[in-house]
Amino acid sequence: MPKPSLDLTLYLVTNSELLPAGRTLVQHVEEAIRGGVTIVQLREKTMATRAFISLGRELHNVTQKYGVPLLINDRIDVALAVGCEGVHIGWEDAEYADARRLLGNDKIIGVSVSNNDQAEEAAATGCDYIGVGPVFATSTKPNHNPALGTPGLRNLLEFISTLPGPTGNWGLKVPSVAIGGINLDNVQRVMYQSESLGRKKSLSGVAVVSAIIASLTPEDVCKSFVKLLEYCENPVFAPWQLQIANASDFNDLFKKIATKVATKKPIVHHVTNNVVKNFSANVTLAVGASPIMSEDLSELPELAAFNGAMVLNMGTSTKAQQGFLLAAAKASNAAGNPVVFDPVGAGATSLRRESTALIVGNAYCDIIKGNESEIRTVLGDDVIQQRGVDSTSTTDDPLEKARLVKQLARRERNIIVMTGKVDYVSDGESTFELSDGHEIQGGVTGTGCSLGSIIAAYVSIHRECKLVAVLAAISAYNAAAREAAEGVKILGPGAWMTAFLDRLYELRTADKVEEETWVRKLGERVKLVDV
Ligand SMILES: Nc1ncnc2c1ncn2[C@@H]1O[C@H](COP(=O)(O)OP(=O)(O)OP(=O)(O)O)[C@@H](O)[C@H]1O
Ligand SMILES: Cc1ncsc1CCO
Repeated sequence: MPKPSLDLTLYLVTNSELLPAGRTLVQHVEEAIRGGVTIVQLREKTMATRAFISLGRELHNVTQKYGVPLLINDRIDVALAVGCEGVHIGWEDAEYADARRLLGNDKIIGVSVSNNDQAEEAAATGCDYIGVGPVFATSTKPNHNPALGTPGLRNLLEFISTLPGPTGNWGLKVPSVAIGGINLDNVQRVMYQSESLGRKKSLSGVAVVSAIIASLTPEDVCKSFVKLLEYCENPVFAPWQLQIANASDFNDLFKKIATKVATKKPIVHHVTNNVVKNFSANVTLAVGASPIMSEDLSELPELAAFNGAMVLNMGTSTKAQQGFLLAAAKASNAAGNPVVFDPVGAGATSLRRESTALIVGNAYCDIIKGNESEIRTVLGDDVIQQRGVDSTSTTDDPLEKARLVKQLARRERNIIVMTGKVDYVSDGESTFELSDGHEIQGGVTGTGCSLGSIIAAYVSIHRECKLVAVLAAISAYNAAAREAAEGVKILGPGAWMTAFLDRLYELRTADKVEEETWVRKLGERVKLVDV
């Protein structure tokens, strides 16, 4: 019999002790498979052998019905008795060579890897897949190796990708699944942020224990995992070149996106500062999206269920609201809704530095948008002392600015927007410079904050290439700003704001605009920077 094919996308590891009262493991696993689990590992650390084999047989009947492989944790004897598809072995379990000899070449054998030494040993075995972790600290394995975090996971995958193993490119090819504390609100962060820098190696999937086993609705939870994992198939480095027929002409694409926003009317949940709420709501409405401002914990899941996007702006947030900011980001992450994080004044005070680190370190922000001081602070530049919310720009060198956004985007595996006289945008691979705006924007409060609103609206309806959506949003926003400034009789902030909202409103019909207007030239000032 050939070795069963291996799909590690959603790997369920059981733990009967975590089952909700009144549920059997077999029933629970069957529901999880119906929800999308692609492989099951039966893990029973304390069960007597006879009961273990009996449970294994019962479970195997179910997994076979769905064509899903069943592996047994550690116990080669149990796997042989059950006749299932293989085993998973840890570092205190049997040796790989013994497992292979006993099971033969047709069975799947996976090995746990927590550090570089173990990776080297696993490579020497040439095992079929590796379970890499723990990514986060978890109560299901309290005495386990230290948590890697997503940067540690990425470094380990990077190292694994270089290991030749028995086939010369084993490390590059070996399927790998991340394990340890993975749940709905961190799965996207794990998938995106673990991709190794040279894009040499990315995860094949995630292994989940308690988020599925302890749930009362395993089928629904698994369906949510599958949806989030599908979103991750849209890479951060999406090939924007494929989106446009001619790489120097973004106009038509941007017009289409502007119209799509007005047609789809995505909900943009704002957790934003008290200064800009009204302006941001009006900007959101003007482009045809639907704003809602809400700062209550109990509303987060229901608002996230609208599948729009979130603007997370810490402009006036207090120490007491720090936990709420993180919960808001996590609720969006769990629903797969894009998060635009605006670390307003990040370099101004210690509270703001702390809030920034909390959010960036514990949630996935699809886009981080800020002025130069804010972006430098997110990068970890302690020397920055921002004066309030304004940028104390430190470089005039456009290439340095471009390098800064690229560096941060590569670290966070997301899209970075740095605003100013010229805006810089990077997905870590391609970096763009946009010089569309008008200087009056610098003199009106909230023009940076409400840029976050249009970015959120655009990204939520154009997830397939977030970079293009961000470029479209900035282009539309700044073109409307410039057009408004040039169109008013006496240019002052008051007249400009009204004209600006009107110009944004015009964008709703962008795809119908035929004549030579500013709307036809939305993408004209987007320039690719070579850094
Ligand atoms: N001097 C300028 N010339 C042209 N455009 C500008 C200028 N200053 C700012 N902008 C534009 O204004 C928008 C906001 O950028 P800015 O850097 O002022 O944000 P911010 O400091 O976060 O603002 P706020 O905190 O008031 O919301 C961007 O779209 C940017 O292109
Ligand atoms: C002025 C100000 N203070 C906190 S947030 C904010 C709005 C612009 O960032």
